[in-house]
Amino acid sequence: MFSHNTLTQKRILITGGGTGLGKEISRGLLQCGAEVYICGRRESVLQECCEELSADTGGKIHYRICDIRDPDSIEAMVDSIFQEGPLTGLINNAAANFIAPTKDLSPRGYQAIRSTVMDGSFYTVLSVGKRWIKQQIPGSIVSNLVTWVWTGSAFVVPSAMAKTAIDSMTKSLAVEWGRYGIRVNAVAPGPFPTEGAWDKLNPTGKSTGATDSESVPMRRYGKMPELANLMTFLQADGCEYLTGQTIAIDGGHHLAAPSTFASLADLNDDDWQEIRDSIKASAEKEKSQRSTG
Ligand SMILES: CCCCCCC/C=C/C(=O)SCCNC(=O)CCNC(=O)[C@H](O)C(C)(C)COP(=O)(O)OP(=O)(O)OC[C@H]1O[C@@H](n2cnc3c(N)ncnc32)[C@H](O)[C@@H]1OP(=O)(O)O
Ligand SMILES: NC(=O)C1=CN([C@@H]2O[C@H](COP(=O)(O)OP(=O)(O)OC[C@H]3O[C@@H](n4cnc5c(N)ncnc54)[C@H](OP(=O)(O)O)[C@@H]3O)[C@@H](O)[C@H]2O)C=CC1
Repeated sequence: MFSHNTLTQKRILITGGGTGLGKEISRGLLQCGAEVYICGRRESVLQECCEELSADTGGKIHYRICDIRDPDSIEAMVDSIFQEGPLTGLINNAAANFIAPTKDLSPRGYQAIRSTVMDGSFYTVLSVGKRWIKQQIPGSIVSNLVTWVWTGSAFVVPSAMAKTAIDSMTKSLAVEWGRYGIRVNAVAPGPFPTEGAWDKLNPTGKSTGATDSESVPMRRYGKMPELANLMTFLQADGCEYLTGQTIAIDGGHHLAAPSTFASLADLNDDDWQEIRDSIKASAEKEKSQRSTG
């Protein structure tokens, strides 16, 4: 979809880039010529990821150990990266989540998710953005959200709340930082199975629904290169006027709500003939009772 030099000269930080979607997004950016920084809390995971992706792509990838729940840890990471040269892009991807009845959540459980998703994303944006503004450098911020920013979701309430807060940050900062040439966008993926997410959202195989590909109109999960391509587009030059947007990439999943007729896609021609005949019979009966028209 893109040439190998679409992202040459780009230097992009992907939080949580050592696993899952972050790792596959890193792969896609490296294939297009970007220099990539990833971060997380597990050095062995980050090291292995860098070794694998640099061998697979021949690209330049580095890691930093960082806990994004801690603003000082973020500041130290961003400072050390800028000492090697300014970033051109940031992808807020690190997150925490688990399914649980909301009534059973402790304050620490809520805080674990909120402080990672909402505070961690905000502090990283602040740390990178203030350097861009000071050094008069344009940049592209993209946050990895979820379609719950439009629908909400039961049983993952802290995650839905925190992602929605970052959706609001996206719109707000696009306006505030537009004059500095800083674009602020987000993507909202549907289900893209990863070990990290499925262990927390479908731990026993019983929690279908959001993690079920049959409820996606395209009848399949997302493919990693599809998401990586969208991220590449949002980090590349050429559409700088695009800002303040959250773009769904979910095969139409969140639009196929039970409150719509999405499930009628399973009916066959005979079912539709039966429906048509039934509606026609009802209309004929009404017509026969009309006193006018
Ligand atoms: C439509 C699309 C479908 C798919 C959509 C997918 C959308 C989003 C997906 C994701 O974001 S997936 C990301 C998954 N990856 C991670 O979560 C990685 C990071 N995770 C973690 O660090 C841990 O899993 C953690 C539990 C979130 C936090 O770990 P930490 O070590 O900080 O905390 P703990 O001390 O273990 O626990 C803190 C607190 O939380 C309570 N808790 C933990 N698990 C549960 C649970 N399952 N149910 C209820 N409460 C839980 C735990 O008991 C602690 O509270 P206290 O007991 O101390 O009060
Ligand atoms: N998979 C899916 O279907 C969907 C995923 N998403 C979003 O995509 C993103 C990636 O999810 P996915 O790849 O599935 O899950 P993973 O669990 O694989 O990724 C989460 C990453 O975040 C890192 N992380 C978590 N907490 C912290 C922290 N405090 N500081 C630094 N890094 C941290 C983890 O590394 P470590 O533990 O080493 O710190 C890990 O690499 C998330 O934002 C998620 O909400 C959105 C919609 C659908």
